[in-house]
Amino acid sequence: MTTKQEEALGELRQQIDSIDKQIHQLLNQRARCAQGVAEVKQEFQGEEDAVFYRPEREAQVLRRVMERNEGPLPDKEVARLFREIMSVCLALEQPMRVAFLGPEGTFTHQAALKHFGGSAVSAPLTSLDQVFREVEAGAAHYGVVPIENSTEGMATHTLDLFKRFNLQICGELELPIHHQLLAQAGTESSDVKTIYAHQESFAQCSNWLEQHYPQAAKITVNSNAEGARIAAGEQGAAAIAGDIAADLYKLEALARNIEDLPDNTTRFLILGNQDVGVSGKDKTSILLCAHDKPGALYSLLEPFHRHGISLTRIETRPGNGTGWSYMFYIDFEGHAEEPGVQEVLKELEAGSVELKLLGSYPQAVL
Ligand SMILES: O=C(O)C(=O)C[C@]1(C(=O)O)C=C[C@@H](O)C=C1
Repeated sequence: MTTKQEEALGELRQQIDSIDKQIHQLLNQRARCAQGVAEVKQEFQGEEDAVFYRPEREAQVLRRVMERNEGPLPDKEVARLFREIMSVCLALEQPMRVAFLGPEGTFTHQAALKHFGGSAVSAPLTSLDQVFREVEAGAAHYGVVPIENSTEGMATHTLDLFKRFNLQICGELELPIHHQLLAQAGTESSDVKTIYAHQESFAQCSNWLEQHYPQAAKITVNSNAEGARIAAGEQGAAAIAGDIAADLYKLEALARNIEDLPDNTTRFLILGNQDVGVSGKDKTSILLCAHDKPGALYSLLEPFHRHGISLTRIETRPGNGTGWSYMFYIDFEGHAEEPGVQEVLKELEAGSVELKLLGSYPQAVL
C-alpha cells in the first residue's frame, strides 16, 4: 500500500470509528428507553398482563425509516437493520417465544426471523395444529403460519384451523421463496446422484430439474430442512432448500434461484392473543358463514362496496354441514376500530349465520 492510500484510508476509518462510537451510544440510549417502556407497560397493565410486542408501533417505525431514507443504503436494507434493533430492544423487555411448523431451516423459520428478528426464541413444532394450540394456550407468545403462495394458492389447512381455534391475527409478511440446490462443500454438479426436497419444492422447480438433473433420483421428504439435513451427511446428494437451511447445515449452493417462476412468494400470518392497535395502514381478516341461498355472496360483499372498502382476498371453504353451507375467508383493507369497517362488520353480522373476526393488523412492511 502506498503512503497516500494509507493516509486516505486512515482518515476515513477514523471517521467510521467516531460514527460507530456515536451509533453505539445511541443504541444503548434507545435500549434504555425500551426498558422504560417495559416498566410503564408493567405498571399500567400489571406484571402478568403486560403486552410488550406492539406490531402497530413496529410497522410505524419501519415505515418511517423507509420514508425518510435518503440512501445510499437501500430502503429495505435500512428497514432490516431497524428490524434487528427493535428485535434486541424487545428481547430486553421480554424474550418472545415464536412457534412455527418445524424443523428449523424451513421457509417458515425464515419468515419468523424476518418478522421478529434474530432475538426472538424459535419454537419449531411438529404440526400446524400444535402451533395454533401452543399460542392459544400461551406456551408460545406468537405463531407464524403460511396462508397463501403465489403459485400454489391458499393454505387451506391453515384456514380451517382458524375455525377451530380462537386466536387473533397480529400481523402478516411476505417472503420471496428462492430455492437453492445445496450440497456438501466440494461437491461438483456432476457428483449429484440424488436430490431431496419437499414435494412442493420439486413441483416449483420441475422445469429446471428436468433440464439440469433428468437422471438424478428425486426423493420426497417432509420438509426442505429435513432434505438439507440428509444431504449434509450423504456424498453425491443435494437438497432443494432456502438460504437458512444452507447456513444451518453448512451446505453450499450448486445453483441459486432454481424455481421455475421467479416471483414465487409466500404470505405468512402472525398468530397471537392480543388486539392490535391502528397503524394507519391495516388489514382485517374475517370468517363468514352463510347459507347457500340465491344472492348470498352478493349480499355479503355489497356492504364492502357501499362503504368503499377494498377486498384483498376472498376464499370459499365448505361449511361444517350443520346450519350453514359455506364459509368465506375474507381479507380487506382497514382496521376494525375505524368507523367504516365497524359499519360493514355490523351489517355482515346481521346478515350472516356467523361472523368471526380474526383480527386487524398492520399491512406487511418488509
Ligand atoms: O414502543 C414500544 O411499545 C416498545 O416496546 C418499543 C419497541 C421498539 O424497540 O421500538 C419494541 C418493541 C415493540 O414491539 C415496539 C417497539
